[in-house]
Amino acid sequence: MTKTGLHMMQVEKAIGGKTIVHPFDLHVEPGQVVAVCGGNGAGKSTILRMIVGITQPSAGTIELNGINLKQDRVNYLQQIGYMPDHFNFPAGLTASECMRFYASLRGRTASEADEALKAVGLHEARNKKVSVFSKGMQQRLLFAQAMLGKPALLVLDEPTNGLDPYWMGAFVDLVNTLKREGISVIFSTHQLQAANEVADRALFVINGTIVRSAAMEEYRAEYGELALHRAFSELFPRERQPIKHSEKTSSVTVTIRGRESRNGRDA
Ligand SMILES: Nc1ncnc2c1ncn2[C@@H]1O[C@H](COP(=O)(O)OP(=O)(O)OP(=O)(O)O)[C@@H](O)[C@H]1O
Repeated sequence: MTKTGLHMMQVEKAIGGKTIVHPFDLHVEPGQVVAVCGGNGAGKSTILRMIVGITQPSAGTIELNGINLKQDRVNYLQQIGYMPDHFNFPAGLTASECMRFYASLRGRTASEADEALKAVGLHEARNKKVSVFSKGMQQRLLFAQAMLGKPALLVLDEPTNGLDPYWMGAFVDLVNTLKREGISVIFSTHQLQAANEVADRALFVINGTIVRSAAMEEYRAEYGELALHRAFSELFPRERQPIKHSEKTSSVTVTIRGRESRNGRDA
C-alpha cells in the first residue's frame, strides 16, 4: 500500500564537515499542518529546503505519497508548492503577469492564477507592478504562487513575515481551508501566535536539532493557552546546553545526536 503524506527518515544535512541539521524523522499526514519553530540560524529553512529539493540531504530518505525525492524528483516536486523566505520577482511585471507566468510554468490555467490572486486579496492590485508592492503584499503573492494548482504539500518559509494583523488572520483562515481540502502544510515561523492558531503539530529546532516535536493538544495539555510561547521560553534557555535524550516527542521519532527516541523512550 502507498504511504500517504510526507515521510522523512533519518534526514540530515552537513556542510563542510559541520552538521547543520542533525538526523531526524518526520511524518506529515495529508491535511496536517506542521509549524517549524526556532530562533535565527536554528536550521528551519534548511529543513524546508531539503523537503523541496533545493538543498540535498547528506543522508536519509524523503518521500511524498510514496514518491521518493531522489529516485523520482520530477513527480515528487509536482506535488509541492513552495514559498521561499525571500524572492526577487521579475522586474517590471504586474502581479497578474507574474502569476500567469508561474501558472504557465506549472501547466496551470490563467483562471487558476486569477483565483489564487483573489484568495490572497490581490485581485484589486493585480495590474500593479510587483516592484511597488509592500513586503506584506509580496508575501501574499508568494503564497498565491505556492497554492497554484492545489499541490498535495505546501512548504512555506516564514509565510507570516510582514503580514499585518488582518492578513495574519486571513493566513490562518486560508491554511484552514487548504487543510479541509486534504492539503498538508509545513511552515517555519518566528511568530508563535500564528503557529498556536493553525498548527496541528509543532517542532522546535535548536542548533540544528529537533528538540521537541508534539501535537498541539500535547502542548496545550502541558502549557494551556499560548502553549507554544511557553514551550519556547522553556526550551530556548537550553540552547547552549547539551540536548538531553529524554526530550518528549509525540508520534514522531526524533534522533538526537545519532540515537533514536520514540515518544521520549529509546526505540
Ligand atoms: N549553504 C550554507 N553553507 C554554510 N552554512 C549554511 C548554509 N546554509 C545554511 N547554513 C547555516 O546553517 C544554519 C541554519 O541556517 P537556516 O537558514 O536553516 O536557519 P533558520 O532557522 O532558517 O534561520 P532564520 O530564522 O534566521 O531564517 C545557520 O548557521 C546557517 O549559517
